[in-house]
Amino acid sequence: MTLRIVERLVVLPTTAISDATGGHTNVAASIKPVADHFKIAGRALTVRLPDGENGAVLEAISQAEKGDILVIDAKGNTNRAVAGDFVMQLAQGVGVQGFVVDGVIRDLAAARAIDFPVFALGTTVAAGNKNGGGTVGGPVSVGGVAVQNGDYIVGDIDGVIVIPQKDIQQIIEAAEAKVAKDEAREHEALHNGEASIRAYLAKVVK
Ligand SMILES: O=C([O-])CC(=O)C(=O)O
Repeated sequence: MTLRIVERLVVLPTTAISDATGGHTNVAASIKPVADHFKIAGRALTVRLPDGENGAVLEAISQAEKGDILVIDAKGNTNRAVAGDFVMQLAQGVGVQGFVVDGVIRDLAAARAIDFPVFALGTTVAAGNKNGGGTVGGPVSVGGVAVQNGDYIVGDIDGVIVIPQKDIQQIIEAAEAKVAKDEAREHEALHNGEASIRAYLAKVVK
């Protein structure tokens, strides 16, 4: 079931999903992919970190199921990295699909080199502190959006969206319908160069 949902989600443009959700659960645009081609679709494994700490990220990696996306609430801290290349390789090695971070990472070049999809506020040179604390699997907030463990996450160059578990079927169907509608509109307006563009504009411009 989850696999089928993820297969349908991953081929949908995030823009169509946003149209389907009404945009209410779009993560703030300041959380961006660290490489343009990064695309994620899967279930959230939530992590909440005390300010400047990152120990709970390892706890989450140890609990993750294949395909999980770690959604890491670092409360927007930009001074301490929640992960660097070592932690990212641990995550990738056990099948974690990517990270969405309300905070920063370090070793950006390595994240790109290992092709591990990270969406974050940016980078820093400083490691996270290792004093412990934090929670895995509880409610978090990233980019102004509440996320429950197990919610669906999609992300690409246009942004990141949270889809509550209970809404997933309905949102996928609405987004698929929007894609079909967009394709029909594009065909109608663009299939015959200027002639079809003018015919389309004449129809929609009052
Ligand atoms: O250990 C850390 O906190 C971050 C780090 O440098 C790495 O993952 O390579």
